[in-house]
Amino acid sequence: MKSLFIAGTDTDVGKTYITAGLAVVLRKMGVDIGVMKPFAAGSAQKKGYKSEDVEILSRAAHACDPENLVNPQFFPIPASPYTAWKKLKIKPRIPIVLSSFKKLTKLHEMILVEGMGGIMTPILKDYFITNLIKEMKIPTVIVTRSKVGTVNHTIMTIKMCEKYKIPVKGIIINDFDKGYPVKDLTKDLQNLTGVPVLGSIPFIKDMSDESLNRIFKKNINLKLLLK
Ligand SMILES: Nc1ncnc2c1ncn2[C@@H]1O[C@H](COP(=O)(O)OP(=O)(O)OP(=O)(O)O)[C@@H](O)[C@H]1O
Ligand SMILES: C[C@H](N)[C@H](N)CCCCCC(=O)O
Ligand SMILES: [Mg+2]
Repeated sequence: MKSLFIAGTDTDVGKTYITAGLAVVLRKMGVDIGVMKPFAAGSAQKKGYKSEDVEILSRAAHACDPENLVNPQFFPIPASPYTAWKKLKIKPRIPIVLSSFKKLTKLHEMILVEGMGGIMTPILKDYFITNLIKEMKIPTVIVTRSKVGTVNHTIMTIKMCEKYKIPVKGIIINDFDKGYPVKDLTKDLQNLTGVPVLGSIPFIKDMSDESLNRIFKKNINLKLLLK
């Protein structure tokens, strides 16, 4: 089964929450799921994985792959890899990220890769999340919020995917902080981008397997996602 890159229109739009939900529902369907967060940043957790995203994703996938494969590089400041590099003199290591991804694809049927920030988050001067997706040769799903302002962000994101010739499977609306009515936003985004909306996810009160499985099974067009 083809791996998927879960990208977003921005940081904090819910890529981790959506990737976790997809990991649970696909695992419950019998897919051997692995997860990856190629680059992570922020304040490191004191116990377990440095990145909280990696902890959430690994728990959702029931995967226990080594941290150096799942998250090859962690920057201890909340910034893009490029900015962290300039500030901390820690150069982003793309070859290791790509080789780690390759190893993970040999360990699992499907890898869900979570991006970092929006798709134009810079890794090196002329290398962005878009370039990473292209080198991984996998399709992407775009997570967007429903808050006013999302139409602009989503169109810009899709247009950049077109410019980089990145296949987009679909858009998932993360309706956790209420904005446009989802029905209207779904119609508008599909008409304006030509990309299918795979569904929308409400505010998730409970991140248990049972809750995520129920919510994602009900709200996401899994057939279209896996087509
Ligand atoms: N569907 C949801 N239900 C409830 N809370 C949510 C939902 N989606 C996102 N959140 C809230 O928004 C915060 C940011 O979401 P998340 O960490 O998934 O964003 P992200 O896009 O992965 O960010 P980053 O770019 O840092 O990886 C979460 O910590 C949570 O508090
Ligand atoms: C620290 C934060 N939560 C993300 N992990 C990193 C977001 C990078 C954003 C780059 C930018 O400013 O666009
Ligand atoms: Mg995240």
